[in-house]
Amino acid sequence: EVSITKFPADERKIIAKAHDKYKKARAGIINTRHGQIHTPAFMPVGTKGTVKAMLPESVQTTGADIILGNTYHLMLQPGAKRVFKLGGLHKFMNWSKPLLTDSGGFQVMSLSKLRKITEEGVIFNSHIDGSKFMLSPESSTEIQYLLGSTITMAFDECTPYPSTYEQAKSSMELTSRWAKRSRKAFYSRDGYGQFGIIQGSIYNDLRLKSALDLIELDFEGYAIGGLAVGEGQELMFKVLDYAPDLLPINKPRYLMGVGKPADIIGAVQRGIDMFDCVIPTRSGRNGQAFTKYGVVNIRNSKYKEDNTPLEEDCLCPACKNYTKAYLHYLVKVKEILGAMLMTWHNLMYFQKLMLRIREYIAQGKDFDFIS
Ligand SMILES: CNc1nc2cc3c(=O)[nH]c(N)nc3c(CCO)c2[nH]1
Ligand SMILES: [Zn+2]
Repeated sequence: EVSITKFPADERKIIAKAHDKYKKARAGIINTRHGQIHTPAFMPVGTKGTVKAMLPESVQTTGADIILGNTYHLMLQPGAKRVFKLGGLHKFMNWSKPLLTDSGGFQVMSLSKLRKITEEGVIFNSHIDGSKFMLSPESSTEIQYLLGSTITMAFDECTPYPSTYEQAKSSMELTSRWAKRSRKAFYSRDGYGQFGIIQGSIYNDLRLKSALDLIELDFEGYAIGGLAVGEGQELMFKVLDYAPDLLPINKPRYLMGVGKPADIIGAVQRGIDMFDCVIPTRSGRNGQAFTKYGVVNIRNSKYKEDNTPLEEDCLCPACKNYTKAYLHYLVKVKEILGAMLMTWHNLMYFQKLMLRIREYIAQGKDFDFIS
């Protein structure tokens, strides 16, 4: 078990079973101030303090132990100080289990039009009203403290793909300097943790240097950043064939922004413990349902009189009480209930996938099933 405490995590009793193809899959438990996280874990994305179209208690029934929030969005609205004054993000959004907040750099680069990267941090104009902001290792870490995050992410620069070796090197070195400042700014408390994020793009020597720089800072966990940024699954797996092994075996490893079920399975087989991805929620709202038969595009006219559920043995409300014909209709006419039911089913599907993976690892069974 990995306990996120202010002391280095105690020896992780990894229920890792030798798996013929990969000896790296592991299942475990992360203990935090807000409860346990069973790994391998999938974190639903709750960018603006809500998992879109879901009540927090509904997210909990899908089996999620932890959800992801975003520094960037919450600092712009409603503002970190206001959330702090109102009792913190857990209270504000009525989610009492662990919360991981991303540090904001990635969202600045993907959302704000005008921005400038300096040694100090990133200066940007809010994508909402154009007002000027600065995010730095110190301000990002303070914002995450004000939000009350269980797991705080170091402030990094997500190296774009493709990048030349030189570009990736200077970007990774900036991330290392920012990681040091993030670690110094972190208010260490029992049951809370801060994760460093390694960069280095697809260059193994840069990934190694990034890992060494961050291991020195003794974070409670480590994320592999700079992936799922357009490099494709093959190149991502090529990096994952070695990058997780550069990180401490007894600490959680989090692959940011991943992914489809097949990506998750391949990454777990390479030693990854934690995931976050908008796919189940965003694609659910867009009419895509993940099922054991493959992805169902519910808007397809072949479902307009299909009186069967998405999955006959799924326990989610969409499958228990409704048919594909009804979901087809709701999504076509853009009824809010359509987004809710599709999201609920997909989140349940992803959590069931993680549960099966954890069980297979614990029994030392081959889980190379493609969901
Ligand atoms: C969807 N793909 C993706 N790749 C990511 C890569 C990064 C990264 O390198 N750093 C940080 N801080 N966040 C990242 C995030 C946002 C969280 O999902 C990513 N998301
Ligand atoms: Zn279902």
